[in-house]
Amino acid sequence: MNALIQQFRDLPTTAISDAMGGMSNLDSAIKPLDGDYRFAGRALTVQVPVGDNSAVLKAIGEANPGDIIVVDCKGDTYRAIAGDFVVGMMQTMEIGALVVDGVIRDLNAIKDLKFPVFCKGSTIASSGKAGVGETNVPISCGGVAVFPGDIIVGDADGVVVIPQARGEEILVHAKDKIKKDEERAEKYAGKPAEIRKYIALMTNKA
Ligand SMILES: O=C([O-])CC(=O)C(=O)O
Repeated sequence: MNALIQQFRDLPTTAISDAMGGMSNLDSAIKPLDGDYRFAGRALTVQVPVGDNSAVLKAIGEANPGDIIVVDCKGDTYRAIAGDFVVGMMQTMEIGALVVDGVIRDLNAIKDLKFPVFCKGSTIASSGKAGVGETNVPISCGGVAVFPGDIIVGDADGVVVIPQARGEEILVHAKDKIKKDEERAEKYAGKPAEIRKYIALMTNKA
């Protein structure tokens, strides 16, 4: 993992989001299967037609270790984009995480794999494999544009996308935001009088 990605991995998505004005977060329905999952990596984008996951298999074959497979399945929640077999292959190929604006199946078996999957939930039906769909193209996932190579970070709160050209800049802003939040917490924790002053200030009653 390169140094930039490693540093993003150590930051909460909330701080990264704040650094970007909250404008680059995937739909909040896209959540980790386990709240302890966190990841950062480069996007390997996948675009599939509703109900077909052939291009997801193609992506597994093309991925470099640590890549994040980000799938645009148009928000479909009827057919699974992956089950435990497909997610198991991702794990074996050392992919960093799966992010999808849809659903998976074999929920408990996937949880047992301890592989970070971020999705809208689970379903029963599998996808077809007609061989259509694309990898490494610009996509829309969860309401956000994702380009191949963008930095993707996920944790218990959701998934945020950092355009690759803005990585260094966003990292500086996110770290600055964390420092300010810590200073603020220090200033008010356990101090009712300070809290009253803060509330008055924020509600324009000062
Ligand atoms: O093969 C599929 O597309 C889905 C599935 O059942 C699995 O991954 O186990």
